[in-house]
Amino acid sequence: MESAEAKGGSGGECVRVAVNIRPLITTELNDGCTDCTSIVPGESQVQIGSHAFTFDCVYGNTGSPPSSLFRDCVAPLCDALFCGYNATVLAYGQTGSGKTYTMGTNYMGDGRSGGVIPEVMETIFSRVEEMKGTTEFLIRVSFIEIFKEEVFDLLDPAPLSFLKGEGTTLPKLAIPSRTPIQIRETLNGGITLAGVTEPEVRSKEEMGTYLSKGSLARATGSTNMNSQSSRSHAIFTISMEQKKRSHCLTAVVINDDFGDDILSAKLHLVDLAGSERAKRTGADGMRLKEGIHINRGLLALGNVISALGDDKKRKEGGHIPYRDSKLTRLLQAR
Ligand SMILES: Nc1ncnc2c1ncn2[C@@H]1O[C@H](COP(=O)(O)OP(=O)(O)OP(=O)(O)O)[C@@H](O)[C@H]1O
Repeated sequence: MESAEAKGGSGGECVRVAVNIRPLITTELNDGCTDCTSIVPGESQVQIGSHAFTFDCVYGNTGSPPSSLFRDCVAPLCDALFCGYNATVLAYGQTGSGKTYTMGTNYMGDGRSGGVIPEVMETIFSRVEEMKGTTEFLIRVSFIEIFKEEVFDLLDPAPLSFLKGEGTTLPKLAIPSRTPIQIRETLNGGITLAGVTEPEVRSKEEMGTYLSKGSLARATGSTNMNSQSSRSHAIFTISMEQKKRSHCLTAVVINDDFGDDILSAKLHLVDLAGSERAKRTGADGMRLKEGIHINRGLLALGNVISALGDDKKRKEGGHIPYRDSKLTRLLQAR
């Protein structure tokens, strides 16, 4: 679920994949469901029936404890951010598999919410606190969602409208009543989002306020497989600029890789909408159309990752199909 353009991961890999197996939830236990996965002892391998799948790390269901997921997979990317590397953490999986729970995208700011993003906030601000005597920081956040191939600003102060969902048991669907924002290309080939809200934040509490505000605004709906299914891809981006304080520039700083320049980097934390089969989610009408958009975006992401993972193609400067979806365009070079 984790990728880094950085040398943040152990061993300097560009892409690392971890699986987090959630326990059965009450409704599944009540329906008599049982675990269908097992971990191959001593291996990062998950066995489902006669098939074995190998990952970089496996958490939950007798793999490593889920509490070590952040330390192993995400903390190195926070370190990389301070060294000026961009990184992305993607939560991918079937609908209801626990992406939002794992990422902590349903953050309510009540101190009880766990997950990757709250831990990232904690880690970044404790490091900023340690370094603030020598370094000036400018930290900004943005929170957007891609819903039916349109990009919406979850921090836009405009109110939401709530529509009745078609053919669902819990008829709630929050639709941003705002106009979608446009993806623009900059002169140097970068990608920006025109007019996206990107407030400066000075503390983890302030960042948490934006996370919970955006979480509430996200499009969710009910399906047979998840009563609170996220119907969009959500991208929470932390942008950091660092500059050495002038009184520190005269001192000899070991490992100082940015002198008096500004060092900028971004960490994207992405909670993807779940991959789904219409037959199993019971989706029809509006929900089915959402599912089609979701699966199309995930297919484009899969194609980009496999093109990037193809050494031959990369070396020969082969085509990477970033333009096939908004998700891949946004993650391309932001
Ligand atoms: N590690 C876990 N421990 C306990 N409960 C979990 C865990 N992970 C997920 N759950 C529960 O499982 C249910 C589905 O989780 P969640 O909404 O995070 O799935 P999702 O993959 O984001 O689904 P979707 O793609 O439909 O949005 C929720 O009720 C959540 O509280």
